[in-house]
Amino acid sequence: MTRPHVQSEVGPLNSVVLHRPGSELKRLTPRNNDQLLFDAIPWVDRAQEEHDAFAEVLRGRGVEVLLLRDLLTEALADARARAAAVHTGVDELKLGADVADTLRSHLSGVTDATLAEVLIGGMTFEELPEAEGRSLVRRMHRPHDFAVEPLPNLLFTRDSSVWIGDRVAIAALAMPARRRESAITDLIYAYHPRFSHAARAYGAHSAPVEGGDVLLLAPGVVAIGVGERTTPAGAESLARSMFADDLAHTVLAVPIEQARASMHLDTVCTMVDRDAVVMYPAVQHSLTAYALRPKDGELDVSGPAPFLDAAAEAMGIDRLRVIDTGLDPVTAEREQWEDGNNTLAVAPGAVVAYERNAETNARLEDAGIEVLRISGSELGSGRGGPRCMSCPISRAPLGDTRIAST
Ligand SMILES: NC(=[NH2+])NCCC[C@H](N)C(=O)O
Repeated sequence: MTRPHVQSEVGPLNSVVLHRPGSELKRLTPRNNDQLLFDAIPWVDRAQEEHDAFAEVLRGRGVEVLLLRDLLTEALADARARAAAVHTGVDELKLGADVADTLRSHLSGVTDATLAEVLIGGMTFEELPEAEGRSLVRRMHRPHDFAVEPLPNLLFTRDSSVWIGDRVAIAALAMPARRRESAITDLIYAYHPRFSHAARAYGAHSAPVEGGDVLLLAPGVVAIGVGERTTPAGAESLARSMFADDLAHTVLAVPIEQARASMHLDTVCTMVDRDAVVMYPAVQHSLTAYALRPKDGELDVSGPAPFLDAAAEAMGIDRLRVIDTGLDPVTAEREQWEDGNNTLAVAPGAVVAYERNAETNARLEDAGIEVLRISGSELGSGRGGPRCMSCPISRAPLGDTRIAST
């Protein structure tokens, strides 16, 4: 069992948190999928098969795969965690006092696994426990309305927390459909015995920051995308918190287009080697960055400068290489949409990628990057690739090429 510690995007991956999708995906319908941030209705059995295969590829590389549902269930063994879980699952403003009371006492009596299932998969009004008395709320809601919202985007474990050094930052998620996810990661890191000594970064700040926007370019250098999800205030407070804890010397705030296709920085750029990224060609020359550095207890802000220059300078290298995908704009746009640029490095120069992005993958291989292909036809319907679906909790330092086994 390795100690949580992550300093880079590409250091040999030791441990990662994934979420095997389950009943929460079965809640998606053509009426709610937009609000729940899915672009299609996934075939759940196939999505699970694809996810199992993803986990197997990682295990095959010696990576310890922790599943979020197991972590949550185990954390709930602590009575304080259960109390907090019931509290976060029951929205009294939505349910009214009577239904909320009934649900709270019901959830207090179920097993840890069932409680975890309700928190993840949600609960409809028709699934609520029977109760005495009359409730207007029960009568006026339709049977399939959600009393507890499901969390289909839990699949994207990248976004709700991020490890920086030996600290974990619980993200403040921007979209209403995802807000409750951070309550779940918070519970896990607070009460699961494995994380009992985990120190927090970013404390109680609540300006939105999502893990998909946070790229650990090199030890001490962190890029934060600012766009649809992470706000300027979120990037600034995370930067301050990292400087205060000595986790970074430079933070690059990178403006990204506020669009569905580029909801996080990792949808357009991920690291594939110590000094190399794969990047959506359309942004290669336009991406910029503000550089933030601590100065006499204050923030020094400079720029904007071209992202690649600012990154290379902060990383102390001559050049941050961009793998030349040389794709025509239409192919590039299609493969960006399907998360072609969203790779997960298992070691410097070895990444997991969706197989469907054939052109991007071929160019990566031409550049000497090893590509471990997984199928993502169903997993991708929530608009997220291998990086979005993984939260690394331990990577070996970059100087150390040994991959620790589990
Ligand atoms: N790190 C990422 N790119 N995550 C993708 C998240 C996708 C998810 N459906 C959302 O819209 O929030």
